[in-house]
Amino acid sequence: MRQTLQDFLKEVENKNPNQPEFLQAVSEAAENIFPFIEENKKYQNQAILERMVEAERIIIFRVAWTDDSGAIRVNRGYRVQMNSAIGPYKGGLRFHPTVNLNILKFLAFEQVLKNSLTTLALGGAKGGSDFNPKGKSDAEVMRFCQNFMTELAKHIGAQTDIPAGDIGVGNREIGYLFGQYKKLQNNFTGVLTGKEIAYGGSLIRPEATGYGTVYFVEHMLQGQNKSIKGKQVCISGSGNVAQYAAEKAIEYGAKVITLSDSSGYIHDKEGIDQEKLDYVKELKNGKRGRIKSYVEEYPHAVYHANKAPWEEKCEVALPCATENELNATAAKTLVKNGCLAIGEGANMPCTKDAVDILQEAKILYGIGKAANAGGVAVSGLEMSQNAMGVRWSAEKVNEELKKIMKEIHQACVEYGTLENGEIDYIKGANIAGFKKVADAMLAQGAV
Ligand SMILES: NC(=O)c1ccc[n+]([C@@H]2O[C@H](COP(=O)([O-])OP(=O)(O)OC[C@H]3O[C@@H](n4cnc5c(N)ncnc54)[C@H](OP(=O)(O)O)[C@@H]3O)[C@@H](O)[C@H]2O)c1
Ligand SMILES: N[C@@H](CCC(=O)O)C(=O)O
Repeated sequence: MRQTLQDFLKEVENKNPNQPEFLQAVSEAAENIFPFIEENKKYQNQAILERMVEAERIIIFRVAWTDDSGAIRVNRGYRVQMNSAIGPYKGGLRFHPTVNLNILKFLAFEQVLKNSLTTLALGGAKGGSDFNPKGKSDAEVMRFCQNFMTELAKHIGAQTDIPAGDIGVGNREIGYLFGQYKKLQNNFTGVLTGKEIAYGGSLIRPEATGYGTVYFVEHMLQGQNKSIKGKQVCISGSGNVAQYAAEKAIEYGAKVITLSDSSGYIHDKEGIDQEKLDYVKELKNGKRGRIKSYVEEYPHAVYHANKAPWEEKCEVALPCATENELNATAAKTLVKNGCLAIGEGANMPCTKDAVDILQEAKILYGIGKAANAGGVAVSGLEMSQNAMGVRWSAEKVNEELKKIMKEIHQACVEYGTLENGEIDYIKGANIAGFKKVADAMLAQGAV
């Protein structure tokens, strides 16, 4: 008798105790992939899903560094090299106090399917540390990054594993990490993406995740003869993804009314325009300040401490902060307020209950592994430019990004269209992402 989905998930849980987010990510994908395997003989009896939930390699290491007072601090570093069936390991590094193996395994598992959707040859990985860059001086961040890379450098390479940014890792951190890698290896190579232009970065990489999310949402809306133009949009987060999702939404004629951070959200009922967004960029990227300062600059706006923005009325919601930030209560409010579409700029930002409510209400649901794949896709383009020793124009990279997001949307439609004609984007993304990785794994034998 063949294993049931429930048996499979129980086994994953037993092997990975106390890892709820990892289990959440695996369950969400397996619910679609399991029936697909049942329908397709060639994927049966190959333990493909069983192999995919087991990382190829996990590296855990000590990072000792000295703070500005001379005290020695100790953090834990990780790299989860999840799957290399279709290309070298690829995925970001997260520096945040909540980082642990559970979080990084969920992110690495998602990354495998996401990278497969990009149409590029990218395996999946994720890494990071429980180091908190907030409140640290530049010199402390630099010393941490150097010590982190001293170990990580042994396990990565331009053809092996190419890390990039994620929460808490932006171009400052990538610069320090790159500098240390180059010094250790005596090798100037495209071993990281998200680099600054001056030393091999790609134009449009900072913008790519947020822009890509809006391109994806626009494709979903166009499928219903609608557009984001003129729509009221709520965005959570005010970091890299949120800033550029807001920028593209504004450019497309939407009215963006919220941004947030982990302390609360701002509501600007007049809409955040490009000038106000430039202020936010300087506040967050330059001054490393808090979003509540927005209301000092723009007093007509309102700050809501310790709250998420989903209570504001919107037609499009773009969660761009972190995992499980949008719960069932928020989902019910979005439905009640007439929300038409969700575009997940963040990875797994909706709880399982919230997903069920949003899908039940037939809201267009742009799942993260599809909707936010533009960032890693342009990382792939950065790798290509580094390998060729060329720099493409912003226009060319943006056109490539648009093309990739369109292809990802098409893949979701191909594998996610239901008998009644509706599109289940979760199903489409999971199956399309799985198929390519599974085909490569089958071809490469039991490794
Ligand atoms: N960067 C990329 O290319 C990329 C690509 C695909 C997906 N993603 C995903 O997008 C999300 C945001 O990444 P990012 O690169 O924009 O990171 P970031 O620049 O560090 O910004 C993160 C934002 O999320 C907020 N946030 C973090 N934890 C939170 C929490 N527990 N509750 C509420 N807000 C919280 C942060 O606020 P505080 O400042 O208060 O912490 C900040 O505003 C993550 O899920 C990431 O995995 C990123
Ligand atoms: N951390 C990002 C970007 C990864 C990359 O560019 O390698 C993600 O979740 O997709």
